[in-house]
Amino acid sequence: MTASIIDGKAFAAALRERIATQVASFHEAAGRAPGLAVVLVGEDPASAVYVRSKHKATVAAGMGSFEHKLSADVSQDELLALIDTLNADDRIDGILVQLPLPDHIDERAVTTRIDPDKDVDGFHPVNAGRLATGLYGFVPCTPLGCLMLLKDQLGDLAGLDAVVIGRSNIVGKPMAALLTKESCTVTLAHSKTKDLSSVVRRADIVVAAVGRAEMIKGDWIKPGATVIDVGINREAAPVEGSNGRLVGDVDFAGAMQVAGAVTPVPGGVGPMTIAVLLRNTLVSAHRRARVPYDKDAL
Ligand SMILES: Nc1nc2c(c(=O)[nH]1)N[C@@H](CN(C=O)c1ccc(C(=O)N[C@@H](CCC(=O)O)C(=O)O)cc1)CN2
Ligand SMILES: [Mg+2]
Repeated sequence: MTASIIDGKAFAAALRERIATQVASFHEAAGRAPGLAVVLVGEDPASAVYVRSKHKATVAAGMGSFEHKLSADVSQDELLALIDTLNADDRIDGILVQLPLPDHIDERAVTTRIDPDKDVDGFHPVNAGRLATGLYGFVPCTPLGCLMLLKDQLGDLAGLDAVVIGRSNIVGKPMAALLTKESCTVTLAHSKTKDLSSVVRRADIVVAAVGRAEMIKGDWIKPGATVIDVGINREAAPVEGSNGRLVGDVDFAGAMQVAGAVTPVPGGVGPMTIAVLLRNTLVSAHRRARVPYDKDAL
């Protein structure tokens, strides 16, 4: 048996096109474009690439992009002051601070400073609480992207057995909350979980978000299961100066022998993160300007 490959890159491109159409309608109705502010602290090369991709995607969708690049030694107070300014700026519907931050900055202090109603990353505890209690709020982009791929693949998820491996605030916990909301039977597994292979083996849906290259083996997977691989791990470069191969948290070749469908790395979950960020920003703009929107298109 060979699994089908879930093409997250194509799905994300189609979502970005629908968003661009709706951005144009919003612009006409509200007399302004939705605005996204992205703050980058320091020179982490991967973060710089992601921020550049966000800028390009934002502009391509017809939205305003407000980039703020701060040096690695900026003080926490200066960063918080910038967030205060962005919170008060009416042109801006979404604010995100690219993670990770340098060690001298407290990530929690930064994410809690963002106005929850502009928190398009969905990292503010108010939005985490809204998700946990079934209220309307922003959902973190990566898990929401995973859910979109799952629904596209499987339709109704009710009653399915799902395991999420990894309990981060950014992916694992919100993913478990989203799947619970879809009436899945959810197990949130982590580094202390006993007999992880048996836990994975009974799942119809496997979401791997542990950050350990190829940790989830093909023979752990239930035949026909849908496997969503959130991991982006770069292997050591074969030659100095070159780039190592990107691999997920799942042994892709092994999973392809057993699963029903698998997301690849790259080209699976990753591209969904930025498409969903645009979606959240557009939704925020509609809510802030009190312009109704077509939920089904997003
Ligand atoms: N404030 C935030 N910080 C970070 C987030 C986030 O959602 N908000 N997520 C990640 C980084 N990230 C976006 O910020 C991101 C990661 C990966 C991709 C992506 O498209 N990956 C490609 C492969 C890219 C490569 O070659 O390295 C893929 O998987 O196909 C997009 C966005 C951490 N920080
Ligand atoms: Mg830190």
